[in-house]
Amino acid sequence: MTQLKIAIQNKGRLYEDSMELIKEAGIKFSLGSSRVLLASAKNFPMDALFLRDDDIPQTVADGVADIGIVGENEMLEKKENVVIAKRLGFSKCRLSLAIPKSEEYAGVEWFNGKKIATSYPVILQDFLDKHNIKADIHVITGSVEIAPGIGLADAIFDIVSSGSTLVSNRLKEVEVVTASEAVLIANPNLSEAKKAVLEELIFRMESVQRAEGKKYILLNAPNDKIEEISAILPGMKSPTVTPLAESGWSSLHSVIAENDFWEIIGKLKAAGAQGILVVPIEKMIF
Ligand SMILES: Nc1ncnc2c1ncn2[C@@H]1O[C@H](COP(=O)(O)OP(=O)(O)OP(=O)(O)O)[C@@H](O)[C@H]1O
Ligand SMILES: O=P(O)(O)OC[C@H]1O[C@H](OP(=O)(O)OP(=O)(O)O)[C@H](O)[C@@H]1O
Ligand SMILES: [Mg+2]
Repeated sequence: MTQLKIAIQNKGRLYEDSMELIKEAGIKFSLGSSRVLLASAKNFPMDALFLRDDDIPQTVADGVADIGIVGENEMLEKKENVVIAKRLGFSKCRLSLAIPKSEEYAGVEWFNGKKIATSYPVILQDFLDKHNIKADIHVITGSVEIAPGIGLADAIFDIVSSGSTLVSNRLKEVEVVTASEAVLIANPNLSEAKKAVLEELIFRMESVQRAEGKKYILLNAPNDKIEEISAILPGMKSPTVTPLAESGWSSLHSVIAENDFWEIIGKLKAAGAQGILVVPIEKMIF
């Protein structure tokens, strides 16, 4: 059987969510307590390599791993020959330029002749070239946000999520250069056998992710209210309607988005629904 090799960040922000997604896809690794660098799945033709995220794009491009989970930012920075097999929707952030809060900012020209600290020189250089800006890029691998405060640079280009790191370093975000999320990348020349394993993996991941934020709802309704209540329930198709033992009443089943939950419940009660039950969904297969 062909083994698909997946590269996963060995520690750091992507590790937990990557392992969680794989686990929810029903793939089991016994990692034990010690830090392993390579592990084989017990019930799926897959081996995992645990690497620094910076090394993942090249490892996949070289074919040492077949696929990998990495931040889009890291993929864009490394410019390796890999393709996105699936966007994963976690570790969402953006790469932005930020300058000291006290500076006046009228536009990108501000950066002409300035020194910018970053861990993403390639993405930054592309942005500066596109805007005809000549600036000095100073590469540092961490704690980028403190660079202006200690006189190492005039500005920074780094990951922003909540913005609190910027605030605590008296910086303000002035240009959003690109958005990023975790992506499943793949070597573009996988064998047919490996492609088949990858497709099964993606199918499972999609079934898990489709169910996220969704709830299964069951309720009882008088028969003359079924139509009105069905219109409130935006189910996968139409709701399932089953007659109850008590005549004149039916049970309705459907799927709702968690975000719409309270609004929908209110409307359902007003329309005469009773015995409303809301239960979690583990996976959704279409
Ligand atoms: N604050 C954040 N919010 C959301 N996503 C983030 C945030 N910080 C980083 N990320 C995403 O998670 C990825 C991994 O971040 P992490 O900090 O673990 O890596 P790193 O700084 O490259 O680690 P290392 O120092 O080990 O190389 C980043 O490349 C980015 O895509
Ligand atoms: O906008 P915020 O929500 O503040 O997030 C942005 C910060 O998060 C990341 O650092 P991380 O927390 O991973 O620290 P590290 O890079 O020092 O590990 C990133 O390098 C930024 O510094
Ligand atoms: Mg970090």
